Amino acid sequence: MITFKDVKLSYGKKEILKDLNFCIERGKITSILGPNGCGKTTLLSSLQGNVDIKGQILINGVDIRKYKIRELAKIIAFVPQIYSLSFPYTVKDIVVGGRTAHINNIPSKEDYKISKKYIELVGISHLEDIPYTQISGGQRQLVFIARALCQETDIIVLDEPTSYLDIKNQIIVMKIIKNLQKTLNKTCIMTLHDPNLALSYSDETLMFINGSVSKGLSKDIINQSNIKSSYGINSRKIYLEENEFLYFK
Ligand SMILES: Nc1ncnc2c1ncn2[C@@H]1O[C@H](COP(=O)(O)OP(=O)(O)OP(=O)(O)O)[C@@H](O)[C@H]1O
Repeated sequence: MITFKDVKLSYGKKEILKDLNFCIERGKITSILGPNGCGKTTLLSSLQGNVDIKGQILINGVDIRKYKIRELAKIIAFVPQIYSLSFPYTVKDIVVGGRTAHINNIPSKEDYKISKKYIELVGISHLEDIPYTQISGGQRQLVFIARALCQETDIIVLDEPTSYLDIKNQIIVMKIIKNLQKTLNKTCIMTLHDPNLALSYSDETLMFINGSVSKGLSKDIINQSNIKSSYGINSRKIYLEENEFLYFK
């Protein structure tokens, strides 16, 4: 469904990633892991066309550069890392903005009904009339997840969806993502900082290791040796109630 063929990504003359060759399959949850500054966000940005691309990124067999923005917005929705807004739009107005690709004019009653459904799904109904400028970083993250869901795309890309969330909301968001895959067959791609979340909730993992990329089943890729090579830290796999976890030393 998403294929990277000999892709090189740069910001102007500054080359960030090269020799990217992999496929992300439909209906799978894929995590992207790697140390700060290795290029995870850059990789996701390439799916928005925000980076200079050499080689080919194919979405459903079509080169990403051939899509019009509106067409792409019906296929891929993005949840950014953090999003500041200076105007005090209410939460429900931000979320309904996810309908933009589907409408020609102002949002209809039906669009607000759809946004309400996703506001409920991520558990922020109590915030819907509150200005976005008056909610916390974690709550903002949930707002942008609801907004992306409102776009009703097959693919959802999330840049560190748990970074501002407390432990309860981290689990809620991971379960929402799992549920989207199970019930709606969505393809989810997310950057994460916690290998244990990737191990527990994603089918596949793409890990940056010394400038190159390894991809495979999460349980195979997230291991002692790759963690050492990628992050330079020691770890051990432990098993609890038939689940695998990493213990960091
Ligand atoms: N707009 C930009 N222009 C030039 N260089 C950039 C730009 N954005 C990021 N970079 C550089 O690209 C490299 C990769 O950054 P990127 O944000 O993709 O890493 P990351 O793995 O997502 O990091 P983190 O885990 O800290 O969020 C870094 O060296 C960064 O300085």
